Amino acid sequence: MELDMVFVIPVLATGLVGVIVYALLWKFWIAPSRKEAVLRKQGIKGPSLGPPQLFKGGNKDEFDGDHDILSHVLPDIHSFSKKYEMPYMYWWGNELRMTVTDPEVVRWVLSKNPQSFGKSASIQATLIKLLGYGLVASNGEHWAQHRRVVGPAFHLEKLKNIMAGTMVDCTSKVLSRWDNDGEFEIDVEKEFSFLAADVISHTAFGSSFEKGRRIFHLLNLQAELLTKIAFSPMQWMPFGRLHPLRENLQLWEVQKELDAILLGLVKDRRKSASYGRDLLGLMLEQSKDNPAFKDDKLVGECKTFYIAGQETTATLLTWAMYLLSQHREWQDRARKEVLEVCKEDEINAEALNKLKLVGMILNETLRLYPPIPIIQRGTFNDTTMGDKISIPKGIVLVIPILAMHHDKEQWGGDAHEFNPERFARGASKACKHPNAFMPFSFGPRVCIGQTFALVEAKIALAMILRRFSASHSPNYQHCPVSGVTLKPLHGMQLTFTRR
Ligand code: HEM
Repeated sequence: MELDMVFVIPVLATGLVGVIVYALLWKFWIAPSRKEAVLRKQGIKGPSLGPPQLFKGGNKDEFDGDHDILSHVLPDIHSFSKKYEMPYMYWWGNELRMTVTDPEVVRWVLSKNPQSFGKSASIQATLIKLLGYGLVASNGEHWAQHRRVVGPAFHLEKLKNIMAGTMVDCTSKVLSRWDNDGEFEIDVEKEFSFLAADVISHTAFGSSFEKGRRIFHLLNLQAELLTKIAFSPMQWMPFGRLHPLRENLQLWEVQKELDAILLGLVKDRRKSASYGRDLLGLMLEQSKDNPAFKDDKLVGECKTFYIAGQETTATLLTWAMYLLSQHREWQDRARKEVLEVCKEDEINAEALNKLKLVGMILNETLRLYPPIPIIQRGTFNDTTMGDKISIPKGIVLVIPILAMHHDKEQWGGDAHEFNPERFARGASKACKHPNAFMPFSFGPRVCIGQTFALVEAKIALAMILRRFSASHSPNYQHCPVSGVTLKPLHGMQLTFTRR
């Protein structure tokens, strides 16, 4: 018996090691290489996974940058699209990615075949940490349920009738701080960041907006701590995220306070006679007959409004003012329109509809400087686009909105120039393919806050143009960079004069 064990244990141990080696090989080499082979057989070119790539972490380090906006903001897309024809593939660590910019392919992914695509596991992991498993992070039926509850709060008429007044008040407050004589300089990026946070605090939480401001502060802290933790070596240790590191302890404190404030707001509102006409009230109304939509889900969606809506809208306004300060003729034309349409500073739903030039300027800003320059979709099953491309399950599709918006094929020779005139006949007629302009994405997962952002931006621009002229400041350094949104690295200093 003892003799048997002497033989059996080494045999079992060798077998076990063999199984582990094979499982690792399968996960990191055989299965990924098979996916690569499917694309390569169809003539899609790109670097191979090969052992050196595998150990280097894919093609991450090969990205270079020059100084035009695409090469600067999305250096990977820029350098790879020079080397390989679209669509091309590359490795991100062990994840095989394919970049697509053909609007027809993008339409197929986002709106014709959306059930095969959704938020990939790697993106989901980050989104869940920030926002919980809500509208932005989820897929399938879970996502559909959240969309049904949150969507109606953003209907156009509600926004224009209920929220436009609040947006005007918030903008007045910011502009009263600009009331200087002569020429003065302002970093508009900071001002618009404050404005967008104030607008969301008021429109999401109505009378509780002071608490809304605290929520905003805590969400910023949460994002900072999560970034620090992501770069800490502890991240790679077993159970590293549970370790009582200083940052982890701070994060738990912040999250505890955040959830307590939000949960308190939701519970108080449930008890009150009327839910109220702010976003929280409209969501409570919409979810009252839906027992699955508990308080913690509403808490998650309240966070979503801040994170998805604040920086994006602030960024749109920042780049719009930058472009108007560079193109004074457009600034003058837009001001003339505002003065004709909004007599005595009165901005209401009817006036907003008439601000056509301001709308064209905002569209051209969203084209040249899309606040979200890139989106991604994970592939949930093996799928084939027409008879063109077979896409194996597990591949991540990268859709660089910025590259599509600067594509000369779609926009003509002046693709890199500011020309709002191209939007005179509407966004779908501004370029060759109606879907090549997609700052808010499209299809079932189109941005829920699109109208909210445009109403807010129109109101702010109209009020600024009525009161001030903006011009270039020598202190501004043009350096757009892509973080969560496409932002100016050193702020946006502009020179203003009161009119
Ligand atoms: C100029 C401003 C904005 C831009 C350019 C923008 C852009 C986008 C884009 C490109 C997406 C699609 C993301 C993806 O599919 O991966 C998106 C989704 C979303 N946006 Fe916005 N957004 C803006 C403002 C807002 C505002 C103000 C809110 C809310 C207050 C908001 C809430 C959302 C939500 C909840 C989603 C997820 C929708 C879903 O998955 O069903 N956004 N946005």
